[in-house]
Amino acid sequence: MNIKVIGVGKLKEKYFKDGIAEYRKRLDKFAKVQIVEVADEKAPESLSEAEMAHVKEVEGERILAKIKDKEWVIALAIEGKQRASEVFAKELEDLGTYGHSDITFVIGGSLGLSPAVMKRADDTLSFGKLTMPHQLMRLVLMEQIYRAFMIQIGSPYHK
Ligand SMILES: C[S@@+](CC[C@H](N)C(=O)[O-])C[C@H]1O[C@@H](n2cnc3c(N)ncnc32)[C@H](O)[C@@H]1O
Repeated sequence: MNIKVIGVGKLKEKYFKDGIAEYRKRLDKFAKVQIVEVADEKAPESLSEAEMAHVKEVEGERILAKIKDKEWVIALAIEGKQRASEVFAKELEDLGTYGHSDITFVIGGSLGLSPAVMKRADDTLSFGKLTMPHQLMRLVLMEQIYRAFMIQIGSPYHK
């Protein structure tokens, strides 16, 4: 399985980088994982609705440029679909079984994902109503992908 995680902006903090590197290493046995960073659009503190939409649109175009037609896209969104880790694990397994071996997760920037990216998404994934910083979201997602593979093999990692 090929897993791509597209995020907006560069990871700055070492502790995020280290955490992601750890899960990437652990995932090596199960999937080829690629992390793709697209540039964030500078967004001053106070923006009008139209300016915010523009920022999301520009970032969205950068995200879409990194996605190939064959990829199954899962957009991370607060208002997206919540599921238990076990369900997520089964869905990932089923995707692989039924011909979707290129899975791409997309994480928005500080203002979220554009309508165009949401339209391209084949599915959504929500980690609940709490808003998480996009950098932390990347780490949490990596852990959940790793957990999904641990569930699939029946490892005691998942209790
Ligand atoms: C700081 S959040 C953006 C907040 C923005 N107001 C919104 O509603 O999307 C940055 C990105 O992290 C991801 N994210 C943050 N919290 C999330 C959650 N609870 N579930 C799923 N994705 C989340 C989403 O991809 C979001 O676009």
